[in-house]
Amino acid sequence: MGEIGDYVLLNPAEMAEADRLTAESGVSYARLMENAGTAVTEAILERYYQMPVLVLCGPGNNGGDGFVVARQLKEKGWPVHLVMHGDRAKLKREAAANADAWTGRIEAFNPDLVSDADMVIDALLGAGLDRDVDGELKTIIEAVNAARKTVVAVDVPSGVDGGTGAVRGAAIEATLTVTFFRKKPGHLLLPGREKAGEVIVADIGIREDVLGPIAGTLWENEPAHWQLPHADPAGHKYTRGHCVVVSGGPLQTGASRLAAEAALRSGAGLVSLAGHRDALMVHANHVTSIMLKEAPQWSALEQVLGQTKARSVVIGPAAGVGQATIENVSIIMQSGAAVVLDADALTSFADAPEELFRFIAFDPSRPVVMTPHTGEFARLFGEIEGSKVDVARIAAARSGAIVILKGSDTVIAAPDGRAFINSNAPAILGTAGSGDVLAGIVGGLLAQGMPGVQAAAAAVWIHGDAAQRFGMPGLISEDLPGILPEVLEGLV
Ligand SMILES: NC(=O)C1=CN([C@@H]2O[C@H](COP(=O)(O)OP(=O)(O)OC[C@H]3O[C@@H](n4cnc5c(N)ncnc54)[C@H](O)[C@@H]3O)[C@@H](O)[C@H]2O)[C@@H](O)CC1
Ligand SMILES: Nc1ncnc2c1ncn2[C@@H]1O[C@H](COP(=O)(O)OP(=O)(O)O)[C@@H](O)[C@H]1O
Ligand SMILES: [K+]
Repeated sequence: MGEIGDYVLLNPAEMAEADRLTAESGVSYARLMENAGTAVTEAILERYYQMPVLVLCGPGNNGGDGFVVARQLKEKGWPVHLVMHGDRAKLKREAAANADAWTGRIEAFNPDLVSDADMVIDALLGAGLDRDVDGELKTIIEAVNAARKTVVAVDVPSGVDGGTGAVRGAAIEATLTVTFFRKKPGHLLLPGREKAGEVIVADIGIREDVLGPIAGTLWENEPAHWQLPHADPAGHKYTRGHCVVVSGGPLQTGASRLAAEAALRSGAGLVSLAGHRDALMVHANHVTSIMLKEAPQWSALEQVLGQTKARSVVIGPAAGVGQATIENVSIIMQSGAAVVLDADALTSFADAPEELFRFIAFDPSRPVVMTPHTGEFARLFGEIEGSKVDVARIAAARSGAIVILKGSDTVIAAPDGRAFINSNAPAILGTAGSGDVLAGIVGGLLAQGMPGVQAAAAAVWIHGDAAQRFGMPGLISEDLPGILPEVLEGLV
């Protein structure tokens, strides 16, 4: 397991600052570019045998890196063709110097060059992408993608915005991307993640201490960020916390049961399902260690929360959209317990999101975690401009809740601006009820007293790891709680 700082994600402006601070401390840009090119060359030599290669260089320093790679591969005896997009005479400083050091020809683009190569090095555009790709550049990118060669991208696949993961007009589909110092958000956010292929991070001599002044607040979600609660030998089920999950009606019990099972498997000392007697009768046919508490309406729920001394409450999975859920949320928010708001608990406030945000603000001392998918998110927050990280951060700040904005690139954002991008979830996790399991894991960790942001980030990672461990098609949500012990053991 690495250190937290290993997983910080730097946007292009932060990366430029890291370069600048390093240069200030005496490492020249020329040295950084040489190291960057060398890192790409080494990654290629470690993975591939010699083959005909086409290096595509763009008009900036990304192109400069490309000239370094071309020179080094040629020195190793590789057959190298090189195309430059843009005006050679306009290259600046280190990029111009590396173009001068290139002893081969600089050729005009022609699709045959792509067909004749087995590998393409994409050094067209990197962190300097500032507008949509069009014209010849777009033609080149489309020709490379259509040819389905091994493609190694320098820093980011050209056309992918390193800060947001957006594709600007067109983007290279890489087999391997070699980036420098730290990953960029665009390597993890869709659609950039799908364009990048395997991503490796190379050390090019940028000093670690430059991270201090940059003080990033965005990380890849990794176990280094959180500490799971451990069972105190002197503790007992009550010290490990009680999680109450609000049930749906008799024909909608499955979702809350999945959440309750996940909460118990995540280490909550006790878990209760609370709801109408009719619904509890259905649960009774399925659960053993989970308790059933009658709570037909908000006043009874208030009593249950008091009697159980609930330390966390999960509400939303098939809870029903409407006034009853709004009343239940209201009472839960005043109970002092940590809260997970999912699915119907979010949709119930679609017409009055400010009311929900007022409930959240009622007691800032207890964490509230909300787990919307994009549809639920839009109902509550409308359309927000920006990357998925921007959007989740704005929602967290506006609502006062920790927001888990789900998807294969789930983002976890806190009201104070800290955010994480999760990258370990396989596509098989997109199955009915898997979000209910996630809500339950968050609830189970909160019941054990884990701080809200940590519980949210850990739950998302654990959820993804469980699906990875299942590892094959056919995963259903019921499988997930049973895999949690294995995941948790791997984290101890
Ligand atoms: N800054 C540094 O110290 C280092 C930077 N390195 C490399 O430098 C790259 C960043 O270099 P630059 O800032 O020069 O940026 P780029 O090389 O990404 O490109 C900038 C140039 O591309 C043009 N451009 C931007 N979007 C375009 C579009 N859609 N269509 C056509 N042209 C477009 C810009 O006008 C500018 O001329 C990094 O990605 C990395 O590969 C490495 O050499 C390591 C050291
Ligand atoms: N393609 C995917 N890759 C990885 N994880 C996914 C993918 N699609 C969905 N998920 C995850 O599966 C879960 C689905 O939750 P949700 O949409 O609420 O479904 P449900 O309501 O059926 O439980 C979320 O945690 C989401 O991040
Ligand atoms: K590139």
